[in-house]
Order: sequence, then structure tokens, then C-alpha cells
Amino acid sequence: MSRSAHPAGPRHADVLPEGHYTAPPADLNVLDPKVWAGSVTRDEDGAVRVGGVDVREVAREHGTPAYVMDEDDFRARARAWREAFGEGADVFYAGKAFLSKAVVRWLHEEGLNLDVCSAGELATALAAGMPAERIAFHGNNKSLGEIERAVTAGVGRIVLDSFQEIVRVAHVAQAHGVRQKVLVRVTVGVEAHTHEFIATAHEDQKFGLPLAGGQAAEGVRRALGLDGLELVGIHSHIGSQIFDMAGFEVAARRVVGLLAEIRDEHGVELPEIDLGGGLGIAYTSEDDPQGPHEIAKALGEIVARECEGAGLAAPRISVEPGRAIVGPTAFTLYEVGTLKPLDGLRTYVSVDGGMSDNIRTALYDAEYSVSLVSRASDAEPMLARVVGKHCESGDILVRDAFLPADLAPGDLIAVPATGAYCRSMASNYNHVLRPPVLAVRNGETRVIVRRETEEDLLRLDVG
Ligand SMILES: Cc1ncc(COP(=O)(O)O)c(C=O)c1O
Ligand SMILES: N[C@@H](CCCC[NH3+])C(=O)O
Repeated sequence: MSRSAHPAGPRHADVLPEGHYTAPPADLNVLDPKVWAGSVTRDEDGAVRVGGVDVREVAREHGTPAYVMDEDDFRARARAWREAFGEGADVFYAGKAFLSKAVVRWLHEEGLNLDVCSAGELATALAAGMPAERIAFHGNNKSLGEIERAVTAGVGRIVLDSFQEIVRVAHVAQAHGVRQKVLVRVTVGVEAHTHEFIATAHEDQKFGLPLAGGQAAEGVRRALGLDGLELVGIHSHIGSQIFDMAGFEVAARRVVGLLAEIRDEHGVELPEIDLGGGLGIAYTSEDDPQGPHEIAKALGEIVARECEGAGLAAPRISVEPGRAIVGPTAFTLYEVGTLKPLDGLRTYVSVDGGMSDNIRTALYDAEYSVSLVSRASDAEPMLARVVGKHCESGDILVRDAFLPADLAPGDLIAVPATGAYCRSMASNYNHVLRPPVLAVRNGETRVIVRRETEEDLLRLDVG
């Protein structure tokens, strides 16, 4: 492919438009380890390699767009969470972030449990051999069919989210002659500092039973009174992509406060608390996330202190990280198609995917990084907006980023930190086919979710 230099639009700080960016990095060829998966390196010839595999080879063999996942990095992050929380706690990976049979097997092998929130996620978990007792079933509106499925499969716990569900789960369990282990999900009234759509512990939203006003305590009272249920704990999840520990700490304190109230009112000490997921990751070099050890230490200390103050035995803690495990382990590989330099603004770089493989920028105004990965370049930085191929002007993948000014059609670029909530939220908008997920390890590429085909699309269309 010929590589002509494009008129690159604005390049210098004095002419840059308003935007979500800081100054261009000193060297665009450097891949910031904060946002790139564990084993990513740039070869002598300028191409990027991950898991020992050259991205150009990935594109040649499997096409683009493609999610490229570093299996060793996934396993290392899963292990780090398990080790950080230790034997006295349980880590449930949140399958909503990304779930496939291979990922379930990796989690099983690394000793993690799994949180699912639909019959589909449950089916995937069971199909891949996750023992049912290591699965937690979530959701604010589980259907009767889903409850039946979870109870009969023998899931380890169901997290109850409403008064109706407390009764429904109890009836289903009794009908099957079992006592189902359950937790009651409560909203602790914390305003998590994240996008409104992914904050889940303030009062005016759909999840859980609020502590304020006594609904949570009433839920506990009802759950304790029903034969089909064995209430083992309280659950709280304050939101997602959170950097500030303060919210988790307030949540832990309030959940322990409820345990003390339950002990005082009912004479029972519930043995578990689940403090959910929500730890943020680095999408850009400006993000500074905490690691599993920091959160394990903070939560462990606060729960121990509050329990001691309330005269409670310390409960077993569980957590449900999704994004923090899988998010950083994958990038999305795209081929550059058209380029449109707009004077005084930026250059629009269109790629062969878009909002159907990553809706997060359109939905949450999420920020991402991007780099040229098929070669190095010494060209000066060009302010770019990376957009997809869909019929929407909001079809933006990376709102503002610097790419080399000699970027040309046929180049491969990659958006890092797309392991979480990208493939799992992907759509077929415009009948675009969903990309594959490729696991790389020790110089080999393995398809773990294959690319969709036109036959897949047409198979569902039976009219
Ligand atoms: C109940 C529950 N647990 C865990 C998670 C995982 O969150 P994250 O991927 O931010 O760790 C979510 C999603 O926000 C959730 O709703
Ligand atoms: N899907 C969201 C997070 C919500 C998690 C589910 N409770 C995201 O991409 O950030």
C-alpha cells in the first residue's frame, strides 16, 4: 500500500482546538505500560508484538477488527486478586466484563469464582465446567426461568435484589426441596465518583434495597423468615471505574453497621459480606488506578476495625472485580481506512470497526488511548479523532489522541484496555459482524471467540 503523507491538520499547541487531551507525548512510538497489556513490546522493525506474536501476523491471519487478549496477563491479574485477598476471602470475577468458555477455564484454574447475571452467562459458565457452587447469580430483575435455572444448577449463592425476588427465590428453592444460600443486595447511599450510568450505590437508581429508610433491614427480616432461603450475607456494589477508595470504605462501614443491627434485632451474625467490584483501570496515561493489594488492605482493615468496634466476629469478605482483571489484558486491532484532515480542527481517522465493538465512548464519554502498531514512525504528532464505520456522528472510538502525521490507509492501529465491556457490549448495528477474540500466548494465537459471519446473522432471521 502506498503511504503518502497526508495534510495533517493542526499539529501545534497554539492552534489546537478544545478537546480531551494533553500535550502530545515526547515519542509516539513508546507504548505506555500503564495502558498496554503485560507483554506488549515494539520490535526493532517498529511493529508491535504481544504474547510473542507480531500484530501484522494477527491481522493477516485473522483479519481486523479483532480483540487481542494476552492470556498470561489475564491469568496473572486473576492470581494477583486471589493472592491479595488470601484464604479468608473469595474473589468472584464479574462475567459481565467479558465472558467466554476459555476465560471461565482460566478462572477455574487460577482458583477464582464467577459472578453471572443472566441465564446466558450461567450457561457459558456451566458449559466451560465452572462448578455451580462457585457461581454467584446476580441481577435486578431475574426471570422466574433464570431463578429456576440457577437453583436447579445448584449455584453457590443468589444475590437478592428486591422484595419480590426474596419471595420468588424462596418459592423456587422450596419447590425443589433445597435451601438456597442468598445475600441481600443493599444500596449504601454512596455517590461513587464515576459516570452517572455506572454508579450504583446512590439512592435514586434501580439496584438493591436502600439502607436509608429501612428497606434493606426489612429485606433481611423477610429473607430470614423464609424456609427456602439461607441468608449468608449482605452485598454492596457501589459502581464501576472508581479510583477513590473512600467510597468502598464508607460502603464497608455501612454494611458492617447493618450486620450489627441484624445481630441486635435477630440474634444472628451473618458470616459474609460481598463488597462488589468497581475498581478502575488506566485507559490513558493520566489515570492512576489502585491495585488489588491496596483495595484488599483497605477493605480488610476497615472491616476488621468496624467489626471489632461492634463486637462482631469478622465476616468472610468477597469481591467481584471485572474490569480490573480483564480490562487491561486486551486491545482492539483496527485497520485504518479513510483519513479526513479538517482545517483548524483535527484529522478524522476512520477504522474498520466502531461503536459496534466499543460502545463505551458513545455511552459514557469514555476516554481511550491509541497507537500506530504495524510500524514505528518519526513523523510529527497529528491530533486525531478515531471513528468507526457506522451511520452515526457519535460513532467515536477515541475522541482526541495524537497519531503520527504520516498515518495512512492500511496502517494498523490499536486501542488498548478494551478487554472489559467491549466484546461483552458489542452489537450488530448496521449488520456489522462482531470481531473475534484472539488469545495470544508463547508466540501462538488461539481464537477463543470466532468472528461472526453473515451466516450467523442470517441464521436468526427466519422470516
Ligand atoms: C454486582 C456487580 N458486581 C461486580 C461488577 C463488576 O464491576 P467492575 O467491572 O467495575 O469491577 C458489577 C458491574 O459494575 C456489578 O454490577
Ligand atoms: N458497562 C460499564 C460498567 C457497568 C458494569 C456493570 N454493573 C462500563 O463499560 O464501564
